[in-house]
Amino acid sequence: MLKEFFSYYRPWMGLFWLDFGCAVLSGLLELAFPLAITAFIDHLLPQGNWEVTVLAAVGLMLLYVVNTGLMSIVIYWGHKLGINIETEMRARAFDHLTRLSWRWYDRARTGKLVARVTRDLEEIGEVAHHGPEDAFIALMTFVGAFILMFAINPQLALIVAVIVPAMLVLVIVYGGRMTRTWRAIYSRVGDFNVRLEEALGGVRVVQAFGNEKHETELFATDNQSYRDTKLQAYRVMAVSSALQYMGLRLVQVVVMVVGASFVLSGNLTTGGFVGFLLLVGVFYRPLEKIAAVIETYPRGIAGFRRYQELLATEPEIKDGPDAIDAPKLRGDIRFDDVSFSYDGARPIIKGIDLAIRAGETVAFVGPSGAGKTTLLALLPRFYEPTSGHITVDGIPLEGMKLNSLRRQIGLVSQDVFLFGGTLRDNIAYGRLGASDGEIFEAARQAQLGPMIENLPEGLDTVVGERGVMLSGGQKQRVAIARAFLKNPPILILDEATSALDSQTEREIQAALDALAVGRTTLVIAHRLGTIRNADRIVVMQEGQIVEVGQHGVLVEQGGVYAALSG
Ligand SMILES: Nc1ncnc2c1ncn2[C@@H]1O[C@H](COP(=O)(O)OP(=O)(O)OP(=O)(O)O)[C@@H](O)[C@H]1O
Repeated sequence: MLKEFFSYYRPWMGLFWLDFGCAVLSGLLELAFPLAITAFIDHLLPQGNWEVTVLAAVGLMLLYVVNTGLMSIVIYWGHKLGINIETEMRARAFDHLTRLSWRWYDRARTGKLVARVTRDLEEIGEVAHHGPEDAFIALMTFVGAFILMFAINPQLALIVAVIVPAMLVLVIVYGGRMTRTWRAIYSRVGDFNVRLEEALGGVRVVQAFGNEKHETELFATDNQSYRDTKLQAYRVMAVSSALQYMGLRLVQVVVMVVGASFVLSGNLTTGGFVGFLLLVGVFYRPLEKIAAVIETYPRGIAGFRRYQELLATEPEIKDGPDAIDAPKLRGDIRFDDVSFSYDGARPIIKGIDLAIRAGETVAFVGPSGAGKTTLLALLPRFYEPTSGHITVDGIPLEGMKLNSLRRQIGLVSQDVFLFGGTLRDNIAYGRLGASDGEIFEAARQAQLGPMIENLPEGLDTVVGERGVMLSGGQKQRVAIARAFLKNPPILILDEATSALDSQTEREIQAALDALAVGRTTLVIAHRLGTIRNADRIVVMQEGQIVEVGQHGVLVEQGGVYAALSG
């Protein structure tokens, strides 16, 4: 896993070494300063030469300036390294998410996904920057400071060394506690996001049912539990900072007392004494860093693991190695003993055999839950049949590249999803890059012309989040306009179940009829009145085809269809 993690550094090795180099230099300078002070007190001060003293002070100041520069570089460029890696990972995660199959999304919770793409990756970014650098620098200053203290006065250094293990244990124990509480906090944030998404996404339903109070209470529970978890983290933080602070002071006081006795007995110079005290600070600082590494590292690693898991989730449906670019399809469709189940247990589609000629309009009817939508979702390969085969123009679906197949299937579904941009953007989604003229023509064919002309901003009208500013009928027509623009040889129409007024319905029907011309059209019909003219009507029941024929013939047969239309 580490190997994979470090592979993300590869494009940024320049930045990495710059950051790392500056951090090492800065660490060395931190070690050098106490020594400089020691030399200053022990050797320069006794000379009584004011000029040399001032020169030394200027030199020291310059070194501080250099160190400030180094630290700034580490802060800016180091974080730049982290954010570069984070951005790359986020791009990959998003790209991957857009390819995952419907079945995966059936089970996913968007709020959690959003949290993953944002928070997990932020954590990884932090570790990417701080991880290697902090761990190394901390170790270097820790060991370096100890060696220097030992060189100044071994007995004093040993006293410090005795107290260190206790401090280390504290740091590790509290670091671990901190990590666990942070993890809990993030999990709470995930719950939070899910709740927010659902409550605000469904705010209209919430209000329609007058359930604001209920939602507020549910939210309050999550909110409270987030607060409690965070409080717990602050408690751990307070105790651990107090212990760390006290630990350092304790060591300093002990060193002061013992050191002073050494100075008085002539075993330690005054400079050495001051330098030693400063080194105690340098020696302790890495402990905080080590604590920080202990705290952020597991979070970053956990985030990276989840990220890897996400990337390792293979899209269930993807291009096979031998898949070809689909040629321009005519639209001869064959279902050959096709069965399907969502959960692998309950069959939804059972052994369907059906041949549809190019250019034919076939309507699918049947009771709710009969499997009409499911059957047609198999054609663009949103789901894969459990058994059996589907071919278009004699080519098995899985023999064609997904994109080249889906490009040739138009889909107008019941609940139209619009993006929060303008009418133009939403229609152009049918074929990105279409010209304004083409977009307007598609809108006109979808019977949107008069409406657009009446809008002060025309195609530039913003449709609101998910198209809330449009009526159901208008949304349907935007979907139809998209299909016109896409101009596919095969069309799947899932008729709107919501009742539209008869004028709108007539307009939409006219638009759909125009759209169907010259294409193989599969219509899922909820209102039987609209499909009288279909070339064939397929009647489904419990995942099977029970009748096929034209309206008149089926009515005459007096079977299921006759009963449905009766
Ligand atoms: N994504 C899904 N995951 C699991 N089960 C599903 C899923 N979608 C549909 N189903 C189930 O599959 C069965 C068939 O549903 P489908 O939507 O295909 O029926 P339909 O004939 O189109 O119904 P309607 O006329 O009401 O739209 C139903 O029992 C439904 O509960």
